Amino acid sequence: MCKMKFTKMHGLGNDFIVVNGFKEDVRIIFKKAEKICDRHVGIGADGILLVLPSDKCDLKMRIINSDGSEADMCGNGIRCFARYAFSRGLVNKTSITVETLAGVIKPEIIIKDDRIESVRVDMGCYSLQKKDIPVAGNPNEEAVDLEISVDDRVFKFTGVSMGNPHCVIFVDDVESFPVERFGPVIERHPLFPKKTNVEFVEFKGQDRLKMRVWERGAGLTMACGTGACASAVAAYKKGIVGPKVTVSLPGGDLFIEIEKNGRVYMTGPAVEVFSGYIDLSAL
Ligand SMILES: N[C@@H](CCC[C@H](N)C(=O)O)C(=O)O
Repeated sequence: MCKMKFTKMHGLGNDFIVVNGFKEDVRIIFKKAEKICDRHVGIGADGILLVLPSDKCDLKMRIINSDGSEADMCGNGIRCFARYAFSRGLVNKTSITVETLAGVIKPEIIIKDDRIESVRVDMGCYSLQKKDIPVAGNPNEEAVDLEISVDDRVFKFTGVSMGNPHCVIFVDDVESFPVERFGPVIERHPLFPKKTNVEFVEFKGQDRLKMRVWERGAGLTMACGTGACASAVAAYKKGIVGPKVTVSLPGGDLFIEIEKNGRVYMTGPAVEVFSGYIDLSAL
């Protein structure tokens, strides 16, 4: 028997298994991630968040997608991570620094009437440079308003790095758009050497976007925090929205702020659902 303690959390329905890496064996989790995330034979989740010690920050977060691949950053995940760390006493302050593969990310827990209301995250700066995303082609060009051919269709997209890769495509009606048909093909398109998350976005007004997402390594999810930031950045660059944007996702709303220097802030909820033990030797 190989028992592992976990906590199930979500941010707008984008759900995670949070594991305390101070206590659990991280190597087995990497090996069995796909099965742990499986909704039939495992706990079920879009990904796993590992809470780890860091030499340069308060804590370190590693993110494993439900297909077992490792991601550089996770917007909904970092809010859950911050809530978990604060409520378990792993940090004793509301503003924390977290080491990720995408650099240092700074979540701030917002407390109202003695309860955690939301988490506001300094997500660092976006990049539109092909080399940072990455997008194939001249590494020093911006990936703005490019074309991508998929089957018989040609879409205009903007590539954005929020530490992880995003391909943002504006559509007229996101509700009826076949995300499951085009998402997986674009995720693995040769234009994206490290694959990509794909956001389909509808303009709803100068401060509002509606978005559905196909995530790299996880497929259709109810929300994507870095994807919401990337969509707001792409729309801001197009000049169709201002620097403060509410992004509506199937799981709810995220509030995004973009500073002139390229720094992006994201605010939204983080919810703890339950904790339990899983026998990893059974997987
Ligand atoms: N759902 C996350 C993003 C998780 C990682 C992503 N699938 C990737 O591989 O980059 C978010 O809320 O940002």
